[in-house]
Amino acid sequence: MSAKPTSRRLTVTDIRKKKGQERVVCLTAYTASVAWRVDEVVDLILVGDSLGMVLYGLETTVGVTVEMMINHGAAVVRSSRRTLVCVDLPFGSYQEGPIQAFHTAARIMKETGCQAVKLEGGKEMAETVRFLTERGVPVFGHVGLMPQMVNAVGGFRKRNDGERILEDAKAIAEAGAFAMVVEHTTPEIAREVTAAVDVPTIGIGAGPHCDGQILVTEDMTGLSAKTPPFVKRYAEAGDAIRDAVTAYAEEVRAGRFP
Ligand SMILES: Nc1nc(=O)c2c([nH]1)NC[C@@H]1CN(c3ccc(C(=O)N[C@@H](CCC(=O)O)C(=O)O)cc3)CN21
Ligand SMILES: CC(C)C(=O)C(=O)O
Ligand SMILES: [Mg+2]
Repeated sequence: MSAKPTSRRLTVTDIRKKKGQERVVCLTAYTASVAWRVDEVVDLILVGDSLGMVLYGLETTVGVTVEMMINHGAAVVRSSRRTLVCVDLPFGSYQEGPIQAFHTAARIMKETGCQAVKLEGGKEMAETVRFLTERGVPVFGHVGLMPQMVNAVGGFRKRNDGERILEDAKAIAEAGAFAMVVEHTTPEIAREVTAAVDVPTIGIGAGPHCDGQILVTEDMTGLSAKTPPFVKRYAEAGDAIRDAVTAYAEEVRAGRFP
């Protein structure tokens, strides 16, 4: 007799059901070392394409590849056990249309073991969101500031066009997204979006009215070289590393270590 398999991870249904009940706590992780600590605490881990900027020193997320997302996604899935793991589809891997998006998403799910993918876009991406969700790919949406559009919109500025963001959010919720990121908008826009859709809104730089929040873990722990203006720092891990390596260097140079 074999033991009953127990599902330890949260599912997309668990996340969706938190709307109106409790806030959804999300953070990014790109590596095994960060994932195994974050996994103890949060509901959802995002393997964000921000890894291109945070880990690889790129200026934007446009240069991130599917191979990068698979390598980091697989490490995070291996190093977590209770969290839902979602991997960002990188720029150029889904914008051609539903078929390209399904191909990329299926490859990422097979090669990482992640349970969902995230893609940026509103009305123009609704058909793709529907195509994926109807075929077994849970989709985390992303509206407001969409960093993969940086070259078209000329920067990472806050979005104030509430009518458009509201239409975008409704379109991807209607198309089947299980939740959506709302990035860098006014608190009022985020509140309207949160009231208008029946899936959790996960804010980043979008005020307090969303159903949940997400930040880049390296930003909120003080490890990132550059951070967006809306980040709150909960630790100064970069300073701790600098102090440690300075102490080590002094001891080695003085012959006190080892
Ligand atoms: N480390 C990190 N954290 C993030 O939250 C993050 C990334 N990287 N990379 C992908 C996107 C890009 N994000 C960003 C990046 C910069 C600003 C920022 O500095 N905004 C300024 C204006 C910048 C401009 O005009 O271009 C602002 O005042 O809004 C905002 C969001 C959020 N995401
Ligand atoms: C900041 C979050 C929402 C993201 O998309 C990322 O980390 O790439
Ligand atoms: Mg992203």
